[in-house]
Amino acid sequence: MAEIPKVLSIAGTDPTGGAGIHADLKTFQEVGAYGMAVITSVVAQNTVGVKDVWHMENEAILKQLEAVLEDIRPQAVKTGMIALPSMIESITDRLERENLPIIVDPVMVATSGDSLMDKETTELMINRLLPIAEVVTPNMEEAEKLTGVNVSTIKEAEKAARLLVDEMGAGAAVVKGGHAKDTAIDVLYYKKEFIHLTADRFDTKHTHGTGCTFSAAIAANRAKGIPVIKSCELAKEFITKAISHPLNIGHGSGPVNHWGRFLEK
Ligand SMILES: Nc1ncnc2c1ncn2[C@@H]1O[C@H](COP(=O)(O)OP(=O)(O)O)[C@@H](O)[C@H]1O
Ligand SMILES: Cc1ncc(COP(=O)(O)O)c(N)n1
Repeated sequence: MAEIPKVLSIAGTDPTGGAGIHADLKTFQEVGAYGMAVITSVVAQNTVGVKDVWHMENEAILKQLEAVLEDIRPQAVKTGMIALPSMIESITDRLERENLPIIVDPVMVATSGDSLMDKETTELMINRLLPIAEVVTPNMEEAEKLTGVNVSTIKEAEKAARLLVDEMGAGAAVVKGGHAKDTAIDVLYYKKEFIHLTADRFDTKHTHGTGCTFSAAIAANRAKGIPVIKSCELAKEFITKAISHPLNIGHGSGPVNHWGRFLEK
């Protein structure tokens, strides 16, 4: 029997189920991989905003990670919210010992606009986590913070993506265009080539969890053994369907529909 695809998320929580670990697990399930999760921070948030955050101690994070790795080894890992420098250090130290595709979603701010990452953490993310990332998936603002390149056009997204890979050591970069005005084009740079992941742009405020869902879908596809470019293309199709069938729930920026691909428009 073929090996069951298994995928691990290392991220924060969202009790309303739209972003973070919760979005990741739903996505893993929908994409067809067995999902597992290590919690970095417990976040009291909803579709309107972040109310409070409790960070796990490094020991708690490492023991969760060890419990997974010694028992059910994933074929791919995704990281999301890692808020503190010490968390980046411990998680990277442990992951460096494994030979696994790591999809890094450099979560810095929630869709609501609230910050989810300490400033110094960005430096460490650049120095420690990026070099072991197989794919890094910043949105335009995160790409700017990571590379220093102003990102508002496709050409600028290409410049940032190239820097993330050629200079900063990631295997591939997808600079997501979800915050652009009229388009939803994500720029993938891999093995010296640019690929534009294009889709219709939907005029909706319900985009809570789009970045989490997209990177989780890439990780689940990688766990299934699908190559990098195809994994990103399939993830783009998945997130587009999840956005195009809104659930219309929540008082703010509502969650995407993780079973959207089963619904006919
Ligand atoms: N309104 C939209 N219409 C279509 N696709 C979107 C829309 N908003 C976001 N996306 C897509 O969702 C994914 C996540 O992008 P983005 O929202 O930029 O990330 P983040 O949640 O990290 O800010 C990308 O593939 C992006 O193109
Ligand atoms: C715990 C956690 N992680 C990430 C996000 C960002 O979500 P988005 O996918 O909308 O950028 C979030 N709101 N909460």
